[in-house]
Amino acid sequence: MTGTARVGVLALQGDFREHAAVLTSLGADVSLIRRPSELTGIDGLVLPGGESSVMDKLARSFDLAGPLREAISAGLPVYGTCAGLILLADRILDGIAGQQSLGGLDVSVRRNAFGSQLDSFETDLPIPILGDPPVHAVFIRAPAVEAAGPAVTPLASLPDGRMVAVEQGNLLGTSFHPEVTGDTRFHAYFLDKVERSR
Ligand SMILES: NC(=O)CC[C@H](N)C(=O)O
Repeated sequence: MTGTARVGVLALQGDFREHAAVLTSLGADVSLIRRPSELTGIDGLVLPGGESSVMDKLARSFDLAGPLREAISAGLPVYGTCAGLILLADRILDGIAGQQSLGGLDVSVRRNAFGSQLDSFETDLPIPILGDPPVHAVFIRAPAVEAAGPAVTPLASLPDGRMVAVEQGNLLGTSFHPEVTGDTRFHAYFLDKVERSR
């Protein structure tokens, strides 16, 4: 297909503006998604960081959760960061009462996985698919992937073995926030996935 890739950013809550700015800087045609009709015609979707339980409630009350699930299972490329990764997880550990996810990624994700040890931290993560240098990863009340099914490829793990970047088919998720560091490699990797699926 020709033309610029059209990438939606879920804009119910959280740091959607930062994602929109990075994607725009990489040449994508970005639109903010708040209602089901806005999903029509997009080639990819980003689920931002923020608070997953709030995004879950808003997505359900705006009748977006069903259409988002359908788009994910139809193969739309989706990249979730932090709260967005929680939304993509098939299983949430330590969710609030009644919290639902959209699902799609065959993983168990623990919310606020570093909470009792440290709330937020930064570290340099080697990520082989992105090459050198390591990615400077910013974790903010971040989740971690504690278990993953066979279709999931871990892209990065912490020294304790917990996964913090994963990929499964059309889906990509990171516990951390590449949209706040100026390192655009994760978004470029995602846009490549989007281009390949058009
Ligand atoms: N920076 C973030 O996205 C934090 C995620 C948040 N702790 C949640 O549960 O959704």
